Amino acid sequence: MATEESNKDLTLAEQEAFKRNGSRKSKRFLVSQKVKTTRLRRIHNLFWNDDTLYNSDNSNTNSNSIDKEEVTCTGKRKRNDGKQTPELTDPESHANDPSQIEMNFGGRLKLKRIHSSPHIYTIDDFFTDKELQKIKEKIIQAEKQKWFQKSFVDGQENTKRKNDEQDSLVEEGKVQRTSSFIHFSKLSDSTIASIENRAADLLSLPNHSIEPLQLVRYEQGNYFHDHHDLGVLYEDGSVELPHKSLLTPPRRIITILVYLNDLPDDDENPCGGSTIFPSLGKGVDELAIRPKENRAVMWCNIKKDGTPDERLVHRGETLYGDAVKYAMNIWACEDS
Ligand SMILES: O=C(O)CCC(=O)C(=O)O
Ligand SMILES: [Fe+2]
Repeated sequence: MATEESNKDLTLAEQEAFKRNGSRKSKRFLVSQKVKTTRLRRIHNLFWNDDTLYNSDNSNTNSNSIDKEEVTCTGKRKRNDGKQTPELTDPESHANDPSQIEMNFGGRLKLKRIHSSPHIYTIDDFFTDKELQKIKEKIIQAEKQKWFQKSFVDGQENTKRKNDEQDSLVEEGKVQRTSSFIHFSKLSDSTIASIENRAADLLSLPNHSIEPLQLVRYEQGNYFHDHHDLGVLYEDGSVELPHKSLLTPPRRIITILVYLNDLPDDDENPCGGSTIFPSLGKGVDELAIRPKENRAVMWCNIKKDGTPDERLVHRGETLYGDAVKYAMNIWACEDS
């Protein structure tokens, strides 16, 4: 909707044109909708600075091209809880093999780049042993209390259907997602707070950028079809950037997906359950990440210009057999 506020810096002639066809409005609106990226310094450093998409001369993905703290954050920054944000230290150089770029964070976390352009990282041992233990206790409790909710999303978030109608859609594979989930309220206890803070620190963002943590659960036959964590994915492969408004959920810039259990990895008897990026490779070569307990996978959903990075479409592959897959979604969002 046009508002007095949004019109006030237009000339009279522009205001007339605006009233006639609104075209100026939609253009301005679209431009202002992009996620502002200039202040996301750590994210620049981790995901964009040496992505060949933005700099074709920079085909050498040697870790030397990753700038360090003078670009990402100058020394230790104060967080809003008074503690200091740990630094990202020098990447280790492994000649020209981009898959071998590693960085340390806060002395404990080791980021390993497993795909370049777009950059995707894995981080083993993302949770401390104590946190992992606490999360597992929460899972046991959630299972006992039947807290996991089915997440029936068929292109329109939270569309609820009658059970029999739903079942036939599931059979036809028309339901976007059949996994279930629960959320943990922000800062609800010390475990949740420390996980939120670790993710925020890693990205050099404030705690309030982290969405309430989401635990996902897949049982036999469950899947999450191709989707994008930021916006709606269209058939032509484009992704719509959602509008920024106080009435819509904050837009997800970064995904950190942490697997909470191992899944059997048997070629003879595959049980599925991998996270698959269909745009990153073709057919059997699609980039597939196998769940491993306490391994995080991290990627960025926006490009440097603040629009969705369509290369990061992904899916949770159908799970077969008796295994149950648990994972935690940690999403860092744009400031509202
Ligand atoms: O389960 C997976 O591997 C992917 C989950 C996912 O993409 C999501 O929850 O948004
Ligand atoms: Fe996702």
